[in-house]
Amino acid sequence: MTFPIAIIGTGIAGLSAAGALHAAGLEVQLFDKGRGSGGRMASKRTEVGALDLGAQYFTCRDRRFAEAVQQWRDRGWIAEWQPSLYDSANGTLRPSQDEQIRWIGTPRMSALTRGLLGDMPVRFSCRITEVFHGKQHWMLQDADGKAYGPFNQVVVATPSPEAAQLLAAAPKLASSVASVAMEPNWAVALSFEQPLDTPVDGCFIQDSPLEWASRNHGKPGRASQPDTWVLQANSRWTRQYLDLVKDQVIEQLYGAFAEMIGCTVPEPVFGLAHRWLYGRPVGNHGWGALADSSLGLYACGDWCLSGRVEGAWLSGQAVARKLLQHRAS
Ligand SMILES: Cc1cc2nc3c(=O)[nH]c(=O)nc-3n(C[C@H](O)[C@H](O)[C@H](O)COP(=O)(O)OP(=O)(O)OC[C@H]3O[C@@H](n4cnc5c(N)ncnc54)[C@H](O)[C@@H]3O)c2cc1C
Ligand SMILES: NC(=O)C1=CN([C@@H]2O[C@H](COP(=O)(O)OP(=O)(O)OC[C@H]3O[C@@H](n4cnc5c(N)ncnc54)[C@H](O)[C@@H]3O)[C@@H](O)[C@H]2O)CC=C1
Repeated sequence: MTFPIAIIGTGIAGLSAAGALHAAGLEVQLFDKGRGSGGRMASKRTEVGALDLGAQYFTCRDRRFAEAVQQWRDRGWIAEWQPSLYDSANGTLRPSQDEQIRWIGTPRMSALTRGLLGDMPVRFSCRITEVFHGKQHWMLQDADGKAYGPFNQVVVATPSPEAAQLLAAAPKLASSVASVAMEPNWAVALSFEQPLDTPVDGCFIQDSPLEWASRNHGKPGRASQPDTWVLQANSRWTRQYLDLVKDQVIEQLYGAFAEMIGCTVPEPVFGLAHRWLYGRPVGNHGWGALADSSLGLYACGDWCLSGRVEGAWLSGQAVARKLLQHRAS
């Protein structure tokens, strides 16, 4: 008997795996605890428009990823972002243009994952808490105690700490996954009634609680009013203020931004804070993907490779290859 393959996580890694398996003629069933796809590439709908609070853009170094990126561009899911880039160090703000090509989802980051999802079957708002072996096949259980299955194989495409828990049925695999720690990041969005008087679209920041700031309306397809900025705190500052209440996070990062940006910054008319508990993997691993193929349990995600969108997509491809090879053997 063949049953579908369960894929937990509809971030770019899970969708990359799902797309490759689906293209190979296999049936997949996706699950995500979020209300939509994207994970750390998701966009939050707010009263000032959809805001990209996670991944800001992505770059492309791998040839296979470059081919996928061209297809996504041709389908209108992504566009090149050509920001006026700056960098700020020791309180000095300087232009920092370069030749790098940077891509973003359009009109919001999650347009890409929504396009990749297509009409594959998915269950959102479904937090999987357990992957367990039924009579002969894998079953999933969600936070409400509801069971799903049977499945022939399970691909876990979540950040490593969450994946380690879900993979408890394969202790060796779970312990490799658990060895990758992930760092948190606070992200804040601020809107100003009048556009700030600065040429900056995006800024890499050092010597500050912030590591990045970007202007939403400089990005293709985004609404231009009001002038909204996304600020991201570095992991060190975030660890220190992990449990700070959101209003205070907004206030402190607003202060750091006003100090850095070099123009008058009035009080924001809108502010929002989001904490990414598992923002960025510590270190780069060259794993591609991890598996206990004999058990039928697989894991992928940015933490298997580079901690970037490209790494997550490549990891999804790698997990699909592993699974297909095992089925063929
Ligand atoms: C603030 C920030 C800024 C970033 N900026 C950039 C950038 O500019 N460029 C770049 O290349 N990368 C950037 N990154 C990294 C990039 O976002 C990630 O590498 C990439 O999106 C990871 O994709 P993924 O599919 O591996 O994981 P995720 O996107 O985290 O997807 C995992 C999915 O699993 C779901 N999930 C987790 N647990 C469960 C469960 N128990 N049950 C059901 N579903 C579950 C989650 O809801 C999520 O949708 C940034 C990350 C952050 C946090
Ligand atoms: N959790 C998080 O916050 C994460 C953030 N990530 C960021 O995602 C971005 C994507 O990384 P890549 O694809 O490698 O992109 P990239 O090549 O644009 O940037 C890589 C890094 O190089 C530096 N840099 C690049 N261009 C400039 C410039 N013009 N002036 C000054 N410094 C520059 C900067 O430190 C940046 O973080 C980077 O900004 C990462 O810091 C990646 C993963 C996780």
